Amino acid sequence: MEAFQLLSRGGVKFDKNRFKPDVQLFQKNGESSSRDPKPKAKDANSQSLPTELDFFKYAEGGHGKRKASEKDGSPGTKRAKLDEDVRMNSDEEEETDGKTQQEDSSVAPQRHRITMKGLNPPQEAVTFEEMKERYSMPAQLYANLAKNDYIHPTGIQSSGIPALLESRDVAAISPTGTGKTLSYLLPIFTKLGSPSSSQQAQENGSGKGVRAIVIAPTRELAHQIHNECLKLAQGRKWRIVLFSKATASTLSDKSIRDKVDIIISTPLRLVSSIQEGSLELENVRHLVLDEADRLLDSEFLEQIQEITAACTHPNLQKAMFSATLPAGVEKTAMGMLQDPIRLVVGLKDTPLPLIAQSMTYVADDASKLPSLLTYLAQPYNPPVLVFTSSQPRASSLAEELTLNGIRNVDCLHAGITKKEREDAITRMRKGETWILISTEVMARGMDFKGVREVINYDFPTSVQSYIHRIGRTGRAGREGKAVTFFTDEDGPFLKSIANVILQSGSTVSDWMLKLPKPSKMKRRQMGKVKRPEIVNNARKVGRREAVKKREMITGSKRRSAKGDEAREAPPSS
Ligand SMILES: Nc1ncnc2c1ncn2[C@@H]1O[C@H](COP(=O)(O)OP(=O)(O)OP(=O)(O)O)[C@@H](O)[C@H]1O
Repeated sequence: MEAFQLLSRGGVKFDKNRFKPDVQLFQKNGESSSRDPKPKAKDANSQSLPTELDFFKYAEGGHGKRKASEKDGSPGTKRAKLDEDVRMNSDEEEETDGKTQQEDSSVAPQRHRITMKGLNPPQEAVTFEEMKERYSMPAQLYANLAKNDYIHPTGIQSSGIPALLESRDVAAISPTGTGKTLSYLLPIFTKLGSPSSSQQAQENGSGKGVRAIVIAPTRELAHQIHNECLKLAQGRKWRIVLFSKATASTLSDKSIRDKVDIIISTPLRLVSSIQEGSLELENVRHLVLDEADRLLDSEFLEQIQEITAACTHPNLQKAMFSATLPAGVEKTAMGMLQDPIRLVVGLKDTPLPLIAQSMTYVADDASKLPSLLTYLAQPYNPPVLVFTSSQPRASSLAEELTLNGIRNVDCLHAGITKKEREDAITRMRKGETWILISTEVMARGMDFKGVREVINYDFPTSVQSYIHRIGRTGRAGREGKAVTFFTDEDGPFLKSIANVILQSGSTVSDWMLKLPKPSKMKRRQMGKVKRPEIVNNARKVGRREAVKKREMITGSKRRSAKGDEAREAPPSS
């Protein structure tokens, strides 16, 4: 059966039995992904995935090369056409798999569908034990993997870790929630070997000053990566610093900063210290950009270039990781790497089929709040992450939901204090928050394992933004659900998102796919419509009236107080 028909007939189901080995990678001791008694995201039909959407078939030893609809015997032309649409839609200019594999001696590891480009690509390692043996991974580090429930490597880990351990520069693109963090942290710890304060490191010529740097676009993500580092560092005295105003000030003492092993930071913070002359990076041997496409966009590029220029060690290794890498940014990335290995897990710029995606028409902005309230009146799977397009809208929506009796609503965006942001994250991690309203700041990298549903209250600003936002669910092998509200104004951009949804195995209406493809210029306008700061206009009127009433009462009180004073005052005063 043709994949296109199969999908348009009412969706696909992620067949967990068939893909058991990969799903089990993420499940602790037989833990089921249906922990919650409430109903889960419902699959539209019980078909298994068509071949080309089947990332996990490689778990059964299949060949990694994608061929249109081999299994169901369809000609695959529409599928190929569709792939082409999606690639264009996401600024993708990837060569066909066939060409790639012939020309670049790519390897297709058996367990996952991975495309590897580059000269002499390293052999994948299917177990952590194999990595330990092949690359002399320190015993304590190896033990920490199991301690933290990292039993089997994921696809990106099987290929990415060997590439980094063989001292190659790497550009890696792997879907959200597939374990990219461990893919770059494990090689850093293995290569550094011992904390620089140790005798062993001194003997091995570790030099003075920080040896590895990981850069992330947001404070929250940097914090999360720091926590992952601490898991791997257990049992040894690594000095790992989450760079902040306070830690930067402590490190202004050279004798302290000379003993630091790893720094995790946002770009601006690091650049400030470099410019002040209070941080030297000439001993850095590992530089990682997490969410590389974000870090290489115009907002951060200059800062990244400044950091890179400061890392002057002759053996500097650079690695870039993300779930998305649009063609233009990829060119910049590749230009910064030397003799790189380029790794793509699954289809580039495509979410995992674990996320059941859908789009809901809500006519106009005013109709969104009632639609969300209707949605939340049905059983839903907390915690839910809701994305809005601006900070005031996030705050306003959180307020509205609370006023409408929805419990445990929280809000997180860059407009609140650092302490408020940290508290919101803690509440979310503890499971105290059922609905978290946020902005793009939470779209990338954040790993709340339990997020069951993502709602795009406001339309995403790009295909990449869509992929990262919905990627907050369906993590570590769990299922998730993503709903995107769209208004008439979002109409011109529907096709871009509809193609991504189709590509990853969820159902979309035929009419969406038949919409004209927006031009590149037009796509830049995606999600950037002007929206009111307050999500409930009626409340605005009510608020205005309340303020007016309050002012009238205050004025009248003031006047009567004046009258009283005049009456009480003696005639002579
Ligand atoms: N080998 C493994 N076995 C089990 N769980 C793992 C493994 N590797 C990573 N995980 C878990 O999977 C989750 C997702 O990992 P991570 O945050 O690194 O994903 P990611 O690919 O970086 O996602 P994003 O693109 O959203 O940043 C984490 O909770 C992590 O602990």
